[in-house]
Amino acid sequence: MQALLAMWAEKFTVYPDGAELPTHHDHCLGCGPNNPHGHHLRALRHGDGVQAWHTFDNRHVGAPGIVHGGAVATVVDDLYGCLLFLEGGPAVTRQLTIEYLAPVLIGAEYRLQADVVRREGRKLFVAARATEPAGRAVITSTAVFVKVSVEHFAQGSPPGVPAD
Ligand SMILES: CCCCCCCCCCCCCCCC(=O)SCCNC(=O)CCNC(=O)[C@H](O)C(C)(C)COP(=O)(O)OP(=O)(O)OC[C@H]1O[C@@H](n2cnc3c(N)ncnc32)[C@H](O)[C@@H]1OP(=O)(O)O
Repeated sequence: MQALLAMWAEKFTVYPDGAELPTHHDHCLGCGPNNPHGHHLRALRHGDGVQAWHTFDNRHVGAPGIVHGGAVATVVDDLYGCLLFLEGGPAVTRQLTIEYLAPVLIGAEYRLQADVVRREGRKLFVAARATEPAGRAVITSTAVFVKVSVEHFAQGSPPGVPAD
């Protein structure tokens, strides 16, 4: 576990504009490439924020043809988690709000953008949106993240890795 935490800490480095950001870890529900249930989100630095193009598939269906609201929230939360790579250290979601303005459709590509709105002590106030290619916003979001030490993550133990 300590080795995994150290590997994660190395991901907090400098990323030029346009660079692809790393995944949180291989099995992350949002971005992990080895999670068969996951969204496999890939985020890029975009100015001081992050952006991603994302298409939901039938694993994340709610009403027929429409993405489950919880799946949308997962992707937005994870995108905020990618923003943390530009902040230089870890933080966790304390509050997440989503405004579902229009159905998010299975098989349609959306552009997602997330930015830091302000920093206040340990708190990061962030905002995000997902838009259709034509530019209409289908969701908007705000969240409060609280900075934590890397040791925060030692409360959990990845599958097959004993806590130490
Ligand atoms: C595998 C191994 C390798 C490691 C690999 C790691 C992988 C890493 C993966 C990351 C993936 C990312 C994916 C997305 C991000 C998640 O999904 S994170 C997971 C979901 N979130 C959590 O589990 C967080 C659970 N909550 C907690 O642990 C604790 O509540 C927290 C957040 C650490 C805060 O604890 P605390 O410090 O005791 O809390 P508290 O003092 O009450 O509040 C902190 C501050 O927030 C303020 N606050 C609280 N609520 C609010 C609010 N709603 N609005 C405004 N301010 C508020 C408080 O007033 C306080 O302010 P200050 O007094 O500091 O000014």
